[in-house]
Order: sequence, then structure tokens, then C-alpha cells
Amino acid sequence: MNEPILEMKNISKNFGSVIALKNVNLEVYPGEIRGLIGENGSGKSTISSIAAGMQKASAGEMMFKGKKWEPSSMIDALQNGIGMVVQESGTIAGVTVAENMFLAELVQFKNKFGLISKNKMNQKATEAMKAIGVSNVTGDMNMMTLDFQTRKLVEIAKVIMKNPEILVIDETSTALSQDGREIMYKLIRKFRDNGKAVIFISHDLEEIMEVCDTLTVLRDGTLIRTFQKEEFDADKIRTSMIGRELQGDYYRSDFTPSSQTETALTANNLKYREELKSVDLVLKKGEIVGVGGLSSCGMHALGKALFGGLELEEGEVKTADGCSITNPHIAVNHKIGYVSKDRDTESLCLSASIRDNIAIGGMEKYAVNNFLILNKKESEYVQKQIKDLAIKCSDAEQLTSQLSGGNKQKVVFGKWIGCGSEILILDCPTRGVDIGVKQAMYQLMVKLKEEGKAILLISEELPELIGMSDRIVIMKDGCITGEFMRSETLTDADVISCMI
Ligand SMILES: Nc1ncnc2c1ncn2[C@@H]1O[C@H](COP(=O)(O)OP(=O)(O)OP(=O)(O)O)[C@@H](O)[C@H]1O
Repeated sequence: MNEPILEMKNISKNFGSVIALKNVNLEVYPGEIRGLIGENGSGKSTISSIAAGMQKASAGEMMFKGKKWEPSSMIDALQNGIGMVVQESGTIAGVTVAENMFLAELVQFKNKFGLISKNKMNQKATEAMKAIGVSNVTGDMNMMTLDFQTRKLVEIAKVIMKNPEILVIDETSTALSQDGREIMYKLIRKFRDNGKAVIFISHDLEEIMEVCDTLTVLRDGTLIRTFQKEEFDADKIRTSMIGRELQGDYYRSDFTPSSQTETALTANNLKYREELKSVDLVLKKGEIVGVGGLSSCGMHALGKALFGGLELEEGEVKTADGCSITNPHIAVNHKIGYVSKDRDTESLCLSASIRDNIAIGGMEKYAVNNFLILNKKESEYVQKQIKDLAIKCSDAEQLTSQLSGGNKQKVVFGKWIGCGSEILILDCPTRGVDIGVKQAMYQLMVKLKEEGKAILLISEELPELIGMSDRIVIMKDGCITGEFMRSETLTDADVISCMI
């Protein structure tokens, strides 16, 4: 076999008392797509971000192309051959696509008078987007006007532009719709075919088995095993990830659609820019309605609109008691919970503790007359969510920013599930969550449905939509283009036909 392009030897990493990595040895070879998989908090982001210069190991050493590798920063690593697309948003809102791409390198666009040529910079950014296969984004666009997927694609283009030898992609697929994923897969394969290497992190076992040549499993900061392609076996990989066999059903085991007739929420003629064009929807109590579609189909806008988070041009969202939901405050007062796809900016306060993030949603459950907060009761409430969702943390006071991606997602889920919402709008709720917790979340959704709660499940994952929904609504270009009732014979192909 050829020489490794990257060698990580006995890498350990501690954050205070938290041990994120213990003596990990990882070798990556040229022409290899290496998958990293493991439960939330198992150390995948930590090990890859050490290779990509984002943080330093507490112990151990690295070699890159046969030389000692000690990048001083992410930029240093990128300039010298290792680039990483991070899990959450790695872009800055409020500035343009071009400024995001060239923030640390504006000097190259200075003209002889010392002024930055914005035209040149914009043009180069537009070219970088085109180079990864995105032709509808130009360098002069403001990041704030772009959706979550497109912002991710800007990040990918920014890294690819530097032509690194190793590309690290940390749990990015779940931020992308099918079309965005195809762009990413194409790029990854091109890397391999050009003799470069890719480290690909995903919780989607099917995807990772399809995309990767080799697969390394991490558990609790320890490297458990590396599987070669011919050894890939979903059950074996799962067992090695969680240290035991996964028991019970993953998705719902019944195939009977809900027969509930009592309305929970009605949306009439919703209009919002190009994203919602006269959308009507009725959500019944005790029903899980799945919403799917390609990127920019309008499904994420629909979720926001139902929570009162959009200034609609026309139309109305009403609860069963006739209240018009015109802002999130009214929504919360009417027991509507909302998990946004854009977790770090819209669903969490990263600079606050886990306790504060969870407790804020559940005051009604532990405060006397919604006013007097009893510390003991609040703690019990928070601890219950931490335990039920197996949130990996040192304690409830830990800052949310210090949690791994999937554990942040569990905090958001816990905040809305725990507080007794009657209507739940869940936009990609299992994004970045490991299979064990995903299963627990699905079971919780079924329980809530059986209790009569109404759930709108917006998802990019077709198996999740088909596996969990009583009814699936498909959107395209801001309109509803298809509706399917739960059935054992429903296939991906049926649903996809309405998306494209
Ligand atoms: N800045 C930090 N401060 C304290 N603890 C941290 C910090 N960053 C990571 N950790 C902890 O290190 C452990 C490993 O986290 P890491 O993000 O590498 O996990 P992961 O496998 O990528 O998880 P996920 O699948 O949820 O993204 C976790 O317990 C996490 O809480």
C-alpha cells in the first residue's frame, strides 16, 4: 500500500475534565475517501478539526505528506493542504459571498491606488461557485439573502478554491437537499480520482457506506475499528458504534395513516416572496404530517410561517380556537413549538448554559403561577430532558457552545418537547443526531402523536418522511405538488416524482 498522506499518532484532547479523544491513531491515504462515524460526542469533529488546524491536540503528533504537521490556524492548514467544511455555519452573515470567501486575503484585489477592486473579487467568487457547479450565486450577493443550503455551498466553494490535498467534510449532508448533496458527492469523488483524500463525517450509515472507501468508528473518544469497503456491514458498524445491538423498530412499525379529524392548525393562502405561493395546509391533532422537497421548494419557509416567523404578504395561520398566529410570541402562547433548521442562530443561545436554553421553554411546568421560579423544580425539569435525550455534557451549567453538534440538536429538541407543546413544527429535527438518539426521538414523536399532539415534520430525508408520517406533503417552487397517505407500498420514487 502507498504511504499515508496524513498520520495522526496518539492524539488526545481534553477540555478541562472532559476527555474528547484518547490516544487516537489515524492514517489517511491518497485516493481514499475515509468515513468517520460514531455517536454524538464521540470525537469526530475534534479529531478532524485538530488535523485542519482549528484546535491543538493535548498530546500526540501529526505528519502530513511525510513532514511534521503543526498548523497554527485553520487558514494556515488550508493554505498548506488541509481544508475543512465545518458542521454548523462557517460563514458570516451581513457581508457578501465574495467577502466571505476572501476575508483574510483582500490584499490580492488591491489596485495600484491601494483600493480593493470589488468587481474583481466578486468575479472570482462567482467563478468559484461555478467551479463547484452552482451557477445562480454571484459574488456580490449578501449572505443574508441566501438559504442555509446555499450558505453551506459557499463554504464548500471557499475550501475547494484552495485546492487542498485533504478535504474534511463535517456532517454537512444534512444541511443540503438532494441537489446540494449531488454537488458534494461529485466533488468528493473528483478528489479521490485525482489522488487526493477526503475525510467525510456523517451519521447517515447508508450514505457513508455508499460514499466512502474505508470507515473508522469512534466511541467515547477512542478509535474502535476501521472497516475496509468489503467489510462494510450496517449491523456490524452500528454495533461497533454504540457498543451493543440496536434493539426495536427504528421508524414507526404501523402503516395506518391517522384517522383523527380534529383540526389543530390551519394555513390559508400563505404567500411569501417566491417561497410560498398560495399554500394551504391543515394539520390535525394526533397526526404527523411530513413535508419534503428539493432545496428552495419552500418547505423551510412554510415551517417558519406556521410559527408566525415570517411577515406574510397574504394569508393566515390559525389555531383551532381561531387565534391568528402572526408572531412567534403568540405561537408560543398557543403551545406551538418550533425547531429551526438553522439551529445555532435561530434555535439556541450558544453563549448560555444548557440549563437556560432548556428551562426557558418550560417555565409553565416548574414555575409557580408562571412567575415564581423554584430552583429545585427547574433543575429537575432540566435534568429530565438531559437524561431522556442522553445529552452528553459535563453538567447542566455547561455552555451550549461547548457541546458537540448532535448534542446541541438534542437541547433544542428537549426545549420544545419537554414544555408540553401541543403543536410541534420540527424542521430537520434529527439533523446531525446519531442513530441511537434518532430512534429515541422517533419513539417520542409517536408517543406525542398518540397523546394527540400535532406534528409537522419537515425533512430532507425521504426514509424519515416515509417512515414517520401519516401524510406526506411535497413542495416544489413554493407550491404543494403532491400528497401521499401513509402506506406500506409507498416508495421513494413515488414521492420524488412530485419534487422534480
Ligand atoms: N470547546 C469545548 N469545550 C468543552 N467540551 C468540548 C468542546 N468541544 C468539544 N467538546 C466535547 O468533546 C466531546 C467530543 O465532541 P465532538 O464535537 O468531537 O463530537 P462529535 O463526535 O463530532 O459529535 P457530533 O456527532 O454530535 O457532532 C464532546 O463531549 C463535546 O462536548
